[in-house]
Amino acid sequence: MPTPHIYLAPMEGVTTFLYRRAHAAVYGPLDKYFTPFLEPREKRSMKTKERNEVLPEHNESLNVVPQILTNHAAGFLELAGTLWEMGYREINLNLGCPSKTVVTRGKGSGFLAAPEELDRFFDAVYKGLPGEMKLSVKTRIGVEADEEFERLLAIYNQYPISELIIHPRLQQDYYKNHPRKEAYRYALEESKVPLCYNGDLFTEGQIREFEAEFPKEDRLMLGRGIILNPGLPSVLRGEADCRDEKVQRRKFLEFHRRVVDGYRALDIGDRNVLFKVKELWFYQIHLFEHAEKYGKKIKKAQNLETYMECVRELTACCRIAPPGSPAK
Ligand SMILES: Cc1cc2nc3c(=O)[nH]c(=O)nc-3n(C[C@H](O)[C@H](O)[C@H](O)COP(=O)(O)O)c2cc1C
Repeated sequence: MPTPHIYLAPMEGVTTFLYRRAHAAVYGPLDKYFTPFLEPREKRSMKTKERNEVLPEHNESLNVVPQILTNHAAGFLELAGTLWEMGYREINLNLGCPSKTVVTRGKGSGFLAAPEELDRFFDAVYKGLPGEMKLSVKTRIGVEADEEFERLLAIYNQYPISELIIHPRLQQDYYKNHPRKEAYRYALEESKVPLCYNGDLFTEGQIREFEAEFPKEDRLMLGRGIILNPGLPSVLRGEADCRDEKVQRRKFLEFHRRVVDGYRALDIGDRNVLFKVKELWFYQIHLFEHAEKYGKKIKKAQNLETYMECVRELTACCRIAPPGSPAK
């Protein structure tokens, strides 16, 4: 099976520039990295957190695609212009975010409820996009019914969208239920835009099954699967040491150290660093066998020293689960 192109999904608060850099340094670069969403603001300037995501010196030698969340063409174009000047040649539109606060403002997957407005949005955006800027789209298949997707895909098909990343869930699914593979199959038949699949591929086994079901598919966006097991791309690429438990444990520790050091260097205070790195364990804990009690200790750690001690204990006592083992 040829190796698919692997993209890291945008995950607000998780796949930050520090995470992306640490991952690339230890596990090798992925084909593309999407930033967590940036929102255009009336006062123009980006929040520090957003600026950090796109500063060229924070993303050196990585193929990074900034993602934008909005339903206003003017704001989108203004931010696109800033990103163009920073050197970006692809941006991504978020039509997938299911969170209530975003959806009620008609953004993310909330924008899918207004197909006519969406059509007008693309029309205005393509009239004003700078130079050769590529625009890719990350979308859900609708708000409340599978049938909505036909109309949405017809809209996407009218524009020179560079890539359509489909997370085949409805907004109302949030992350529940299963991805609606039939909708993806429909897109494979009907889309004029090159496709990329995203959703619920957590293990090597699940990815191989997906590849058998969709043999022509060669682009995958992975989110929680990589956070859960940062070595997953190495397994998919068939790298020599990807099944060597000791090597993988060493790599994980190196990766983890880089993430912690990265956050510490931001000068945001130890409590904030602790909060950021603890969040990752919601997923990462499943990489290790019989790690529940160590996971609880990590969660309880009140300062960075105790936290680091708990992580050392966990990695000394628990083996990394073999690749392909079922995600919990
Ligand atoms: C904590 C979290 C934050 C996310 N933030 C974003 C985001 O900023 N932009 C976006 O398009 N999707 C976001 N997503 C959705 C992911 O990019 C991805 O579509 C979703 O996790 C499904 O892929 P997976 O099953 O491979 O994780 C987020 C998901 C999670 C769990």
